[in-house]
Amino acid sequence: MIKKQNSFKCDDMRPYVILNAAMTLDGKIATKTGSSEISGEEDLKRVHELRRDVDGIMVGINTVIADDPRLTVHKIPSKKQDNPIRVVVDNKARTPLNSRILSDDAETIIAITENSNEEDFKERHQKLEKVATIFLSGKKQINLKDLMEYLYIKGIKILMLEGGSTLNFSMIKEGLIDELRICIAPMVVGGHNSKTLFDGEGFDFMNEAINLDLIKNYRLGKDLILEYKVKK
Ligand SMILES: NC(=O)C1=CN([C@@H]2O[C@H](COP(=O)(O)OP(=O)(O)OC[C@H]3O[C@@H](n4cnc5c(N)ncnc54)[C@H](O)[C@@H]3O)[C@@H](O)[C@H]2O)C=CC1
Ligand SMILES: Nc1nc(O)c(N)c(N[C@@H]2O[C@H](COP(=O)(O)O)[C@@H](O)[C@H]2O)n1
Repeated sequence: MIKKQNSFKCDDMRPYVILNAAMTLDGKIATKTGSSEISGEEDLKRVHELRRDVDGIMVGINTVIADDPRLTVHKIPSKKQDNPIRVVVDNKARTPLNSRILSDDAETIIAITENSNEEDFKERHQKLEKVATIFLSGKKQINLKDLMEYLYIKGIKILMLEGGSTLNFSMIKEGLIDELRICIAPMVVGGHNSKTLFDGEGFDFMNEAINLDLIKNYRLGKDLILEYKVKK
């Protein structure tokens, strides 16, 4: 269990954020068609143990649309109260109403922007309000720092970030990731349109890179697990 450990603390009014992902040796978290079954069985068990031990779990809207994830603890024996609060970063309220993330297995928070020019934005917002907790933020893009503060006040002290590439980059660029736990599978898929661990706009120069400290590495079944802390 990690919930009670003091090392999972940060100074700001925000959760301690752990990015967890699985990638191929060539850094892809999905193929160009969106196929993303990468982790071996042992790694999936590790992921679900982590899900059980955190307070919240967050993904970007494209991940919800591509994968229709449950984001519950379902690959190890568990109870309903083991499920973390689920959070979707969804500018334009595009979360489909039949998404598995809206099941009653746990609370779901959907962060959407205050307004949008899209015709049916208001209608989608109103429908989602009936099935999820809505957090309004930002004009065109969710303000991630405000969202982190809101989640912290809601009681989410440890947040697991589960992708995808665009949200991962925004979070690390804003200095909002504390730790990375990456599963590297012995697979190569290639493709310049395949999603990588961090996409977004990227940095221009190496001296802008986010620097990491490798704190742990081990083999897990067929996979290699690397754990890093982000250098502050
Ligand atoms: N192998 C793995 O561990 C995982 C793989 N994936 C894969 O990642 C792919 C999805 O990744 P992406 O397309 O990059 O989408 P994403 O899941 O990162 O969602 C990005 C979207 O989030 C919204 N957003 C709102 N505010 C934002 C902000 N401040 N910063 C960034 N985004 C913001 C925007 O609409 C943006 O387009 C899927 O194919 C999925 O299968 C996703 C999670 C884990
Ligand atoms: N750790 C990990 N390994 C993989 O191979 C993956 N494809 C993912 N994907 C993430 O898990 C979500 C699916 O969760 P459910 O099993 O439906 O609860 C998916 O949306 C990605 O966030 N992760």
